[in-house]
Amino acid sequence: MGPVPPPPPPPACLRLDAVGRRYGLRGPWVLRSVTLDVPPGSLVRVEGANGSGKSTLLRLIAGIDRPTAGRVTGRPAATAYVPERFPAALPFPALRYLTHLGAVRGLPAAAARERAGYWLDRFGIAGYARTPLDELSKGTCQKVAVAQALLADPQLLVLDEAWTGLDTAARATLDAAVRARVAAGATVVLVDHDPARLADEQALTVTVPTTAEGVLTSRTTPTPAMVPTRPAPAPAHRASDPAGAAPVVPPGRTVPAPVPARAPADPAPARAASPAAAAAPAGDVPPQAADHAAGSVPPGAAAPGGVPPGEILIEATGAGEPPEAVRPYAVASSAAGLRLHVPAAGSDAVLRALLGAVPPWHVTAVRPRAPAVAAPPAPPPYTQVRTRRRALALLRYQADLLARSHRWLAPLLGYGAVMAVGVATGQPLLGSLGYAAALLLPVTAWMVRVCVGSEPAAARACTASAVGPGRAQAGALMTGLLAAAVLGAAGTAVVAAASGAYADDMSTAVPVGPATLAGLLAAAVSLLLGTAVGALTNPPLVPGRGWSLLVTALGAGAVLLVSGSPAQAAVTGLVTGSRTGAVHYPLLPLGPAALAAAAACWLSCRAVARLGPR
Ligand SMILES: Nc1ncnc2c1ncn2[C@@H]1O[C@H](COP(=O)(O)OP(=O)(O)OP(=O)(O)O)[C@@H](O)[C@H]1O
Repeated sequence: MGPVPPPPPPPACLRLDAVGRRYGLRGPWVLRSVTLDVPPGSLVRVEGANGSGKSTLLRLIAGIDRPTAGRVTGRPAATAYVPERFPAALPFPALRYLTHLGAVRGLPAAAARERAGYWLDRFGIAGYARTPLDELSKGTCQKVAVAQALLADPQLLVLDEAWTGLDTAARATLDAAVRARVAAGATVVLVDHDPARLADEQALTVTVPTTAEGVLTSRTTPTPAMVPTRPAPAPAHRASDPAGAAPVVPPGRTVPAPVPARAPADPAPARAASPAAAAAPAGDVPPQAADHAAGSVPPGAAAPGGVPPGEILIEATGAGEPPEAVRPYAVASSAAGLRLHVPAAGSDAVLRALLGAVPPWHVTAVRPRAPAVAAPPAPPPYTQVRTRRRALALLRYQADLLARSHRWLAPLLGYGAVMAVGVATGQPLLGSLGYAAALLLPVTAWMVRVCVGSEPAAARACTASAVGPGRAQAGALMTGLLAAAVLGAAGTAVVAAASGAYADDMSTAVPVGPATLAGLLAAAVSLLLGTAVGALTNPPLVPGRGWSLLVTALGAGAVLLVSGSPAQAAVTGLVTGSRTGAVHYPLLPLGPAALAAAAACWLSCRAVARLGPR
């Protein structure tokens, strides 16, 4: 027998250590000295007033933004984020977007398509798979946003008001997905303004203070005393046995007769009604109870997904111990009250027991339990692809985004128009190649500018949660470079084909092959420096679209004209060679140009995590 392999290390605890965040270099602190430990498998509910910094905290946890102070450690690699509002401006059909995001998250292509279809189906929008996102309703778009986060079984799922705009069935599907992720040991962090959302799940509730100077507090909810007290619903014989409840009914009190009932419905109206019920005098039955008693909830009504048919949720408050007959149904109890899950057939007996107790219990809510959503069979497991394939998937996504947005058209037309003005058929080859290479520099900066701005901010947040904000930015920069490279190669080929193979004197022969190679090398120098200019003169390093346009134009001009710049050296080499017919390969300028591009891209990628993509 070989040696027993060591057990895998336990998953790390997500830890925020003295984390602070402010926007801009001198902006006010939104969060300060936030310290928080979140063990794996936690459900974390983030609360706080509007503007207190909940979304800011969620973005830090999801790794979309980096803290200004302190650090976040222990974040799992498989992190997913759902923004509050998802942009319809993405130029994809729903299925295509999800397939891209699945691949970016490390799913093999077939699994990405399969899981995209699975989640579209679970959210009831399979019929919209091929509909462009900008033709979808707001709620349907939000379902796509939620689906992208669930594609690859995230170990950390961050939901910023993700339920907003979802219909009842989709809310239940998301509830079920959250429960499933937590049960699987993943951490789910959520902001939701509905206090009843997953209220029966034990959660770490974190309250963000109104001012950054306040102290972030956390507590476990429901309170430990309200943590589930029974693993499964009570046996049916207890529920249907009125004898167990009969002795506690006081003489003279009328108890509603057992009656047939209606199928579980949307819990929301019942929830809305429960405060009124809570205000009813002790011992009174709230409207839902009366409704129930009046026979609107059918016993044995089919409830999908494993919830016992017709299970009823009853909440009550009262002094002293709960009546013996109701205890088997208690899922939570505390000084504040009692929560019971009771099979419909036995709920009237339980109500009798509560109302007949001495002193009587005050029934504050009676409602059908939220219908669990019947999940279709889970898609088959998959094996994560290698990092290199994920990088390629990111590039494919960005390239598709650029292609479908048609924003490449302006740089292409600009390049074509200026080439048409400066390059004519039969002109000396080397001079024309120099002109084409020089023109490529501002065009590359323009293309990079287009690419860093083509993914809407909320969609970028989803991408950044998958690969990190720096890599998401690197993907956009690289796509700009590659798109400009295609333009440059095409432009060089056209110039080589259309120009005359001679020097400026129109008689000294110039070898076409070496001259074209020299033209391609000069174009590469321009390409790299154009990328550097585009990375440095656009958001996040130069915020504001108007300013950045001006700075991009000035930057590109300066890099071309400043003496000693690698671009100038490469172009000058071609132009002076054209006078004598000698071909000079601009190898020397390639090194500094590559260094400048790498440094500028590194700066841009680092800045995007601190300053955001815009
Ligand atoms: N990108 C940004 N640039 C500058 N300031 C920002 C940015 N994002 C958020 N803020 C500021 O940070 C503060 C907290 O905003 P945040 O969105 O985190 O609050 P919130 O608690 O989620 O609010 P709400 O409940 O309304 O969604 C606000 O004052 C907001 O103006």
